Amino acid sequence: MAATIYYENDADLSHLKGKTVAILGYGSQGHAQAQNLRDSGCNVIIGQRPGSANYDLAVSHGFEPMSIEDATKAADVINILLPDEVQGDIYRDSIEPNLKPGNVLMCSHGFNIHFGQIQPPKGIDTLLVAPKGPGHLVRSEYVKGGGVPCLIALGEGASEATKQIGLAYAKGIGGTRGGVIETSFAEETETDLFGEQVVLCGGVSELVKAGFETLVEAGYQPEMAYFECMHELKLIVDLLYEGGLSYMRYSISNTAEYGDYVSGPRIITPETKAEMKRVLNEIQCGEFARKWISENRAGAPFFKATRRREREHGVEQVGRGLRRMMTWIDEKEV
Ligand SMILES: NC(=O)C1=CN([C@@H]2O[C@H](COP(=O)(O)OP(=O)(O)OC[C@H]3O[C@@H](n4cnc5c(N)ncnc54)[C@H](OP(=O)(O)O)[C@@H]3O)[C@@H](O)[C@H]2O)C=CC1
Ligand SMILES: CC(=O)[C@](C)(O)C(=O)O
Ligand SMILES: [Mg+2]
Ligand SMILES: [Mg+2]
Repeated sequence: MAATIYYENDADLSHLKGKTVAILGYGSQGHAQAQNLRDSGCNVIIGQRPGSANYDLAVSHGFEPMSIEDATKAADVINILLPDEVQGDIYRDSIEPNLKPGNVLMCSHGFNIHFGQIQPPKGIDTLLVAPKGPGHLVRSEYVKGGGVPCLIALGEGASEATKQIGLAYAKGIGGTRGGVIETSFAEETETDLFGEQVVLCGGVSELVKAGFETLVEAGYQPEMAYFECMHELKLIVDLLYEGGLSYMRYSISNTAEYGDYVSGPRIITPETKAEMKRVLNEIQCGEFARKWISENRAGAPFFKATRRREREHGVEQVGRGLRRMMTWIDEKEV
């Protein structure tokens, strides 16, 4: 069955007129969604703890950040844009006690509601509006007049009015410019976790690292390996973004296209796809969620150690120097 997709004319910003939207967490998604909503004429307040760069950023963008508690109290629509791993505790401590009947509780990833870390009380509708892209692109595409496509889902028992608020919200952040697919909390959560682990982040990172290591271990210059396996990837992905596999293959040489066909299936093999299915199963049965929640309860030792180790990978070390020479790239050293 074809997806139900909403566009600009299917959404009406007036459903947010007179309502206060609280963005809890001025991070990657929060800073983007808050500014886009405000530019779309919505009344936006920010819940952001003080003493951090994100707090200062919100102030520099003309917001007056307040506590999570106060923002929740003052709002009609509350979007929890905190890291997934802390949402459950903060919801129980600071958000739930300050919700009022008729509030709409939102999120941009269904993880905590789908896996039961957040269980809203009766009288509170839940709503998911999930951008299918990084927060910084949600802002930059909006400013350019474009928009990052979104997903929309209603929690159990949520009303048609809440759906209209969700479509207005999606329009306010630029989502209806690219299309807003109607889905469920389960489908958004499971496909987002799968996509980021197997393709977008986990899969791509391991592919780049393995390609880089293979060339360097064979004696090629690391700088060449960086250009070939990391830098040029954006150029190829841009072609995919504009015209799919066909346009990318149209644009590259016939030699590269032939190599694509004969060597690609040797890298991503039937065993790779079998492993993808095992990863999906671990997401669906909640095993991944349980591991992520317990990792954080233990202070995230594996996560922090891996982040440190990965930052020192050869592709990162050589890349920093090469990107510094490309002054047109607004380099992000984190
Ligand atoms: N990143 C992305 O592109 C996407 C994210 N999402 C979803 O959006 C939601 C937000 O993710 P994202 O924007 O990446 O989050 P970020 O990590 O970028 O930002 C989190 C914000 O929460 C604040 N915060 C972190 N820990 C605490 C805490 N213990 N108490 C109070 N405030 C805290 C941070 O403030 P401080 O600066 O003080 O640490 C920061 O402002 C998640 O559900 C995520 O899955 C969905 C689609 C894409
Ligand atoms: C950017 C995005 O869509 C991700 C990868 O799902 C995320 O940041 O969680
Ligand atoms: Mg995602
Ligand atoms: Mg995600």
